[in-house]
Amino acid sequence: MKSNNSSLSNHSSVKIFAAEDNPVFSKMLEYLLTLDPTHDVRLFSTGRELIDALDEKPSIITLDYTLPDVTGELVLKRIKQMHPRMPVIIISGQSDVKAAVDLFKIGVFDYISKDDEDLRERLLNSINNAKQNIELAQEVETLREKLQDKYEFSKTIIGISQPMQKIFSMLQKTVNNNITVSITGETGTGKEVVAKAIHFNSSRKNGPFIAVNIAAIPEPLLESELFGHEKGAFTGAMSRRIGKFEEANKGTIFLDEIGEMDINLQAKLLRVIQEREVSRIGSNAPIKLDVRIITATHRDLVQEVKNGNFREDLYYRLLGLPIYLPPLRERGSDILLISQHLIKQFAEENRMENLTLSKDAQTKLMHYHFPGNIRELKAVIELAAVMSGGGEITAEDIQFNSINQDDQLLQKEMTMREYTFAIVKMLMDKYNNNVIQVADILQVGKSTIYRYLKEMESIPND
Ligand SMILES: Nc1ncnc2c1ncn2[C@@H]1O[C@H](COP(=O)(O)OP(=O)(O)OP(=O)(O)O)[C@@H](O)[C@H]1O
Repeated sequence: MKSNNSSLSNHSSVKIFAAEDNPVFSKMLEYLLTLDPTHDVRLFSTGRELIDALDEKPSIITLDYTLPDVTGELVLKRIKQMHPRMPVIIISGQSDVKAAVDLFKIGVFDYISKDDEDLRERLLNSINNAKQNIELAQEVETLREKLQDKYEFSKTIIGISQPMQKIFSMLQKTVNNNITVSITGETGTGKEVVAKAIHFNSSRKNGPFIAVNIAAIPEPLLESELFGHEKGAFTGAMSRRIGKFEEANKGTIFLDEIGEMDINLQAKLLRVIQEREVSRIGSNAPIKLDVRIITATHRDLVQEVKNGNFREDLYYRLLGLPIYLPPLRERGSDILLISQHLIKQFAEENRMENLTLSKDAQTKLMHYHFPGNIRELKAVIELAAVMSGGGEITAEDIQFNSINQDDQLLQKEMTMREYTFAIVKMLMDKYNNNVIQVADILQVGKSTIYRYLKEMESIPND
C-alpha cells in the first residue's frame, strides 16, 4: 500500500479511499487501483474508519455497501454531507444493495456488482470517468475565477481619461446595492460591457446575467419573451415558456435598447417593476422576482417622453443611477490605450506575436472621430492587423469604412471653415491620404488641399 497522507494539492496523484471488509477482495482492489502509479490508495475495513478519515479529502471513494459496523446508507450520507460532489463508486454483492437506480438517485457516481464478469474493466473505466469529472469541475472553477477576475471594472473597461475616471467612480456606487442603472451613450460605446461589469462586480455575480435586446425581438413576441407564457395561452403557445425576467431571478436583467419598446408593453413592464412579480401569459399565479434591472439606450429618452413615445412614469422608474458613456472621440488618448488592448487581444487569438502600432498609425487613429465608437475601432484594428501581415501596423493599414460618418458630419453645427476641414479630413481618411484623389473629388487643385491640411495642423487638438 502506498503512503496515505499526500494532499490533494499534489496534482500528480489521485487519492482514492477504498472501503472493503473482505480481505481477499480488498487485496484485489488494491492491486487494480494501483495499476496506475499516480493513484494513492488507502484501504479501510470498516465504515467508521472511513468516516473518520473523510476530512483528509480523498478525490474518489469506492465503497462496499455492506460493511460490518455501519450501513452503507449511513456511510454515504456522511460522505455527501462532508463532500457533496465526491464521486462514490459502490462495489457490492448483487443482493447487498437496493436497486442501483435508487443509489444513483442519491448521488452515487457508479455502481459495480462484485459478481460482474468485467469487474476489472468496469472499475478502471469508472475511476477514469470520475477523474475526468474532477478535472472538469476544476476547470469550471478556474473559469469561474477567471470570469470574476475578468470583470473587475478596469480590466474590461479600458480607459484612464477624465470622463472614464468619472464613470469608474459611478460604477463603484452600483456594487453594494441593487439600484437600477440606466446607461446611455452612442452605439458601440460599451453599454453592454458596462452592464456586465456591474453584474459581475455585484453580490449577484453568481446569479444569471440575462441580456435582452428589445430592438432585436419582433414586437408580437416580446411580451412572451420577457414574461413567459403557459402552454395554450395563445395560438402557437405549444408549450410553457419561462420568460427572461424569471430566468434572471437572483441575478440581473439587461434590457438593451429599452427606447424601442412598444408603449403598450411599457405599461406591463411598469407593473412588473412596481409589483416585483411577474405572471406568465395565461397564468394567474404571480412569481416573486428578485432581479436587478439595468437598461441601455442610444436614444434621448427625455425627448422620447416629450414626444409621447416613452411613458414618463416608466422613465422615472428605470432612471435609477444614470450613467452616460461618452463617445470614444471624447476620451482622448484612451483611443490608443484601447487600440493597444485590442491589438494584444487579436495577437493572442491569432498567434501574431510582434504586432505593434507605428507612430503615424497612432496619429491617424487619434485624428479620426469614430462614429461607430469602440465597436468601429475594434473592426479597424482587426483589419489593420491583418493588413499589416503581423508586424508593425502602419497608417496605410488603418482604413476607415464608417457607415455613418457623412451623417455625423452634418449633424454638427459648424462654421463654413470647419465644414471644409471636416470634409477634407473625412475624404483624406477615406482615400488613404491620397491628395490627388481628394483634390479630384472636390474639384480643386492639389495645392488647395495641401493648404487646408497645413491650416488644419495649426489648429490645436481638443
Ligand atoms: N472601454 C472599453 N475597452 C475595451 N473594449 C471595449 C470598451 N467598451 C466597449 N468595448 C468593446 O466594444 C464593443 C462594443 O461594446 P458594446 O456592445 O458594449 O457597446 P454598446 O454600447 O452596447 O453598443 P450598442 O449600442 O450598439 O448595443 C465590444 O466588442 C466591447 O467588448
